[in-house]
Amino acid sequence: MDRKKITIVGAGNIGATLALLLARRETADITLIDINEGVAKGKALDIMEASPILGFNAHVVGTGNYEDTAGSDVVVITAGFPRKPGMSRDDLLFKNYEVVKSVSEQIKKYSPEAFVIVVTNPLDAMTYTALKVTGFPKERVIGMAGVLDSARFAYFISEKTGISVENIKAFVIGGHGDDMVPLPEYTTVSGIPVRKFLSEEELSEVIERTRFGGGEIVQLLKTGSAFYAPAASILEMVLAILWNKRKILSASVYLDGEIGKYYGATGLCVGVPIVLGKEGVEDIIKLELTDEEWKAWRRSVDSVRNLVEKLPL
Ligand SMILES: NC(=O)C1=CN([C@@H]2O[C@H](COP(=O)(O)OP(=O)(O)OC[C@H]3O[C@@H](n4cnc5c(N)ncnc54)[C@H](O)[C@@H]3O)[C@@H](O)[C@H]2O)C=CC1
Ligand SMILES: O=C([O-])CC(=O)C(=O)O
Repeated sequence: MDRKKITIVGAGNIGATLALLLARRETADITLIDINEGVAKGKALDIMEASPILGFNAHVVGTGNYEDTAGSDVVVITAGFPRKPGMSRDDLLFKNYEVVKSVSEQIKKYSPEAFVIVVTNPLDAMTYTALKVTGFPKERVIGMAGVLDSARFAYFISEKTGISVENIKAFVIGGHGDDMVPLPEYTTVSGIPVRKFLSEEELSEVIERTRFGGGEIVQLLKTGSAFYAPAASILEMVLAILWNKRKILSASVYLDGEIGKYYGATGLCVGVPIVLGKEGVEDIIKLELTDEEWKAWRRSVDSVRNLVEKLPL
């Protein structure tokens, strides 16, 4: 059986970490492409040189030429600028728009059948950009943020309760910004509602920390943003598609029609619960939200809309 081909655009912190995680799973051959060809080639070779020790059979190649990415099954866009302390993700809008636009044009040309997972910030606006520029069906262009935000929410709950992370199922929807919407009603500890374990005050602390989880890492690193947990989150999404897991997870997808009206977000990409499988976005799930959650959701959607309206699309 032919192996699948995955292209990772951007061989920086997230791209290279993801390449190693994917290589270790032996699921696909990997092409790392970067505007800085030496970085892509150097990191790909470095990963391959780890393979005899770690014992994985996968080909990771680095390149600066899109011809080498041709016919990819999945393309992950991590190319672009990360923020530094004092910046919001939204401050990256115009610089990263140019990057994602040019990358999307190449994906359209060389891998017209690919699933595209967008990672570059500001995430929801960049997902919308990739969708519009590639012209791919909305089922095939998916932004990664909800998996990461939900993982942070789960980790902070585990830390607070002293219960294993393996028991925590947490859910965050909305745009990937400070007004994202963590959902305690849909968050459980071994199936038991989280409110049985945490007081309202403790829960508020955890929610606040989740909302600013990306910023907390930026403040600590000083030179860029998180990459281990983001790469792990992308891995989960890639495997859900390649192995047809039909996994329910939160991701930024295009909302239109009846589901767009339900979420009050027609014509936008924003984080909602989806079923992710071999067709990409196989379903979008409607959630019952409290009045307060709807209010928070609408605020988050408005933030995404404000950004998208600034783009020349
Ligand atoms: N969606 C999410 O949840 C998250 C998104 N991010 C975002 O992901 C992006 C990447 O983050 P890092 O990997 O930490 O940054 P990084 O700076 O380590 O790597 C970015 C790479 O992109 C390359 N690049 C720039 N323009 C390019 C182009 N036109 N074509 C190909 N490659 C190009 C750079 O040379 C660099 O190697 C940032 O925009 C960051 O804000 C970061 C964390 C989480
Ligand atoms: O905060 C950032 O700039 C990077 C990011 O999106 C995250 O870590 O959630």
